[in-house]
Amino acid sequence: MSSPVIKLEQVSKRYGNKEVVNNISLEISRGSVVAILGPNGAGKTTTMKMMLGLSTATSGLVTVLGQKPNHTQVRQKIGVMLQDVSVMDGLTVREIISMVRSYYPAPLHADHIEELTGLPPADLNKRAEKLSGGQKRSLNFALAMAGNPEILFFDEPTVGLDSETRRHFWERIRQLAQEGKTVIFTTHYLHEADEIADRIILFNRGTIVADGTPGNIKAGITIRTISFSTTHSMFTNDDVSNTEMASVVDVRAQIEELPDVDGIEYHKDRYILHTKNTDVLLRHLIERGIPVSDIRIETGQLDDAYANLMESMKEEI
Ligand SMILES: Nc1ncnc2c1ncn2[C@@H]1O[C@H](COP(=O)(O)OP(=O)(O)OP(=O)(O)O)[C@@H](O)[C@H]1O
Repeated sequence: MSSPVIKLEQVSKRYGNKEVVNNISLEISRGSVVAILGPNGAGKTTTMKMMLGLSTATSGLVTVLGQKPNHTQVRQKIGVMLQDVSVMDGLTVREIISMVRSYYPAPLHADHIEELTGLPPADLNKRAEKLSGGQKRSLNFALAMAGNPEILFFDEPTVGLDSETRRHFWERIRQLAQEGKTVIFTTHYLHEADEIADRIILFNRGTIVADGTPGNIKAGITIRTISFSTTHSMFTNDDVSNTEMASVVDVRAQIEELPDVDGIEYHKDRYILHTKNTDVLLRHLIERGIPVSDIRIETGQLDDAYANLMESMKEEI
């Protein structure tokens, strides 16, 4: 693994008596696309703000590119788009682009930034405050790119965007990832994290409750079942031995002893086993010779499972 571009060591953030980020440690490697996922109030934005040097950790250490986040050299290498879309009133889009470029030692060419806004040429001479909410976001995205940053931070970047603009946005993020940029974004949407990120860090109540590839995270929250009958029909052949009959009698005990089972239901003559890993459980069933038939493997609706998880995780007010 390449050296981390961001490192948080035992970081906590407290507002008054409330610990909103609680002793988290993590490392983000160069070129990764990381989604910080979690319900409202989980501490996602606070954590991102500490990475940006916009909020100071109450305790612990935050380093970006080996330095404090608010170091000038670090600031020149990061691009940021926060939730609150603010544009500079009174200036045209072109004037804002020119001003923001001037902050950086090696900015992107103005034409390139204009193109990144996705705005028609006529709108580039408009005052930014006259743009729509979605257009302001697109402008902010382009401005985040102005310094040709190594690391990009997006706080809930697609809120308020229509589906077409949203699609364009993620396409650009994919391109940036291919160029080797490190991208960190917060979101409430598992499907966004799943489609775009190569790593998901799941937050709840100021702590990291899961951290892994989208596949790992999804496996942890998707409801999967293997169901089957344990009919005696397969033992009505002529050559039924006493041992086989005994195994029928014992079948329930054998099922109860299976590893990787999170729950067992019995419904309409079928066993329904809940598991995180249907492949492994199926292998156990077969290897142990448990006499089952009409096996069905089902994966519950991921969205439903995630919605339930988010609901159960919501901050108690
Ligand atoms: N400046 C502040 N002063 C006091 N409390 C704050 C401040 N900023 C955030 N908080 C509290 O910290 C907690 C975490 O907030 P944060 O914005 O980090 O959550 P989040 O996961 O980004 O939520 P959301 O998805 O709603 O944006 C919340 O309870 C919030 O009310």
